[in-house]
Amino acid sequence: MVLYSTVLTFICIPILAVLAARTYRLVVNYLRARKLGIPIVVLPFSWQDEWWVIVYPYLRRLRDVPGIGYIFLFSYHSWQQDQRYRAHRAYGDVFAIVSPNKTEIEVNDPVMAVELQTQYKTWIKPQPIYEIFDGFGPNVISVNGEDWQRHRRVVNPGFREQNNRLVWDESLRQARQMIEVVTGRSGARRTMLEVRNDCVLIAMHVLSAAGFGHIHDFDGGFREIPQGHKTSLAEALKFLLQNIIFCVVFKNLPVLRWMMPALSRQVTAMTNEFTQYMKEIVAYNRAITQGGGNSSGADIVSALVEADEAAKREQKMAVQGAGAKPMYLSDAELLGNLYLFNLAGFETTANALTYTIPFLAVNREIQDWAGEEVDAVLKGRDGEKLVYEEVFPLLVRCMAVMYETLRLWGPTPSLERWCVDQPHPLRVQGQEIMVPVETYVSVNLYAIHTDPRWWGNDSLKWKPQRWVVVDPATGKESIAHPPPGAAFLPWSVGPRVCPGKKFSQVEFVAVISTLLREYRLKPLIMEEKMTTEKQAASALMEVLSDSMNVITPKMRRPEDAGVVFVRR
Ligand code: HEM
Repeated sequence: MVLYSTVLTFICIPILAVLAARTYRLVVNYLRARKLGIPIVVLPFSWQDEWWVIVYPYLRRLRDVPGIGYIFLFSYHSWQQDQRYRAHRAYGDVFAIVSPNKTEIEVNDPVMAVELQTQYKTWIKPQPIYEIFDGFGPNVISVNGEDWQRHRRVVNPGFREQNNRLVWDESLRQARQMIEVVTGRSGARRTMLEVRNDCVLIAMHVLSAAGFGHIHDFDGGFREIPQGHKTSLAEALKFLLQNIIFCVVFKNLPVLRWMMPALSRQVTAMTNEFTQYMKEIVAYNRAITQGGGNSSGADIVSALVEADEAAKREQKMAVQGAGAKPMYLSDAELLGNLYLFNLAGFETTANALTYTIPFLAVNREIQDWAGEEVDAVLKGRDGEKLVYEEVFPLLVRCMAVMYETLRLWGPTPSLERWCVDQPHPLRVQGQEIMVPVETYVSVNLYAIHTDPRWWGNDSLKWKPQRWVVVDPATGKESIAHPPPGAAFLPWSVGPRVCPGKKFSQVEFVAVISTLLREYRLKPLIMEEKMTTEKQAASALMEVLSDSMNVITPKMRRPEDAGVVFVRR
């Protein structure tokens, strides 16, 4: 009896206390949200609960249960990916999601979306969300205010036209090698799992050359393990990205380390490997810069290390008052930025390529449409000597293909901001609401990019032609502006626009044009599951739609469909 009541005391009382605290917070948040005067969705838990993020994948199916399904739907951090503009049809262009955690205001308004991104001093990046990028140190994507200006000043010199030339040359080389390997070895048949791995490898190798000054061949290269390491950089990076959420929760909830000891050990081992790789790259570039030399010059890291050393010299020479803030990046910040470049620099473009391949395979007419331009531009040019400045600007249709994939499957379903000093007004579709401090304002990019009010009734259709306009006088094609009233923000806008925007465009266009020059794609008939090309095309589209989001969209069953490379 005594034992029973002791157990009851030690287990039930803490549970009841937590439940009471959560209920209290939920009520307080709800009463505050009511003052906003907008529709409210109430949830007992949300993606801000770290334990829920781990449990959620197992309960995902409950989203379809009538009556309570909405709780499971909106408690997932990238519900925007599944819902697109539909949730806003039900709740309006602005509505609040209230839980025991921070309140979120969801926005589907192109004008407000641009304003939230450009007014970067008022609407800043919320630290609790951006800390996911901070695993190796603060960096340009996660910091705000003067710190951000300091980071961006050092980072910007890396993204010059000189660097884009490097991206172009390496992307062409990697794409040629990939096609050679794929068509030679595997009978030109690739499941979407293999397609994703191929795209990741291309993007990693391009980043390695243009970002870090290390050139590898497609076959082997980045997957090799150099002396002094136990894992290849590719493996370490892949592991850290796949488990990024655990890197954060192990830090914030140490008890989980104890509950998952094997995973926790692996996270530590991979973190150490990656840190060692990055330190080696910085040391190499620093040795050259400090020795008075100029490292290879065009790659991002050598430009970044050079800019950082220059900032240090400038600071030494300037007459400094006591307590002057540094103008350069600390070693931890440098490492943090290198991690970010790895993350932002290959995952995003690899994803754009991966999601484009199935769309091309099921739309032969679009392959021919883009291929017609590739033929006209590359005719008579040696594939090994395509000059970036001459060729890239002419491949407008390939760029349109990228825009269209990013409109539907961009890396980030939403962009979050908040204000911290005082409440700020937000004007959405004629309605003004006063946003309290530390309330997330979430720009729903997937809604803004697909709402039929701006994009037409075929807004959910992949249709790259929508991005091309023809000059009636010259017949020259160029990239169209978004339709009236719409906004297209996959790279964000304003001072904090993605600095790698052109990098990713150049890489994407180089890879797709290389592919279309000699090949066409077809849906793969997997004999054990299907018999016709029509079924294979449906399987591809189903696999693509059944995606979740881990940093970027990921197909949940990529091995269930595929493509075939057919020589023209
Ligand atoms: C398809 C390709 C890409 C897309 C769609 C994309 C998208 C974005 C978006 C939406 C942001 C803003 C994030 C936010 O405000 O939270 C961003 C920021 C950033 N991206 Fe990209 N990105 C791409 C490729 C790249 C590449 C290739 C690099 C580097 C090699 C890169 C480096 C960065 C950096 C450093 C930032 C932080 C900028 C700042 O906060 O000042 N991105 N990107």
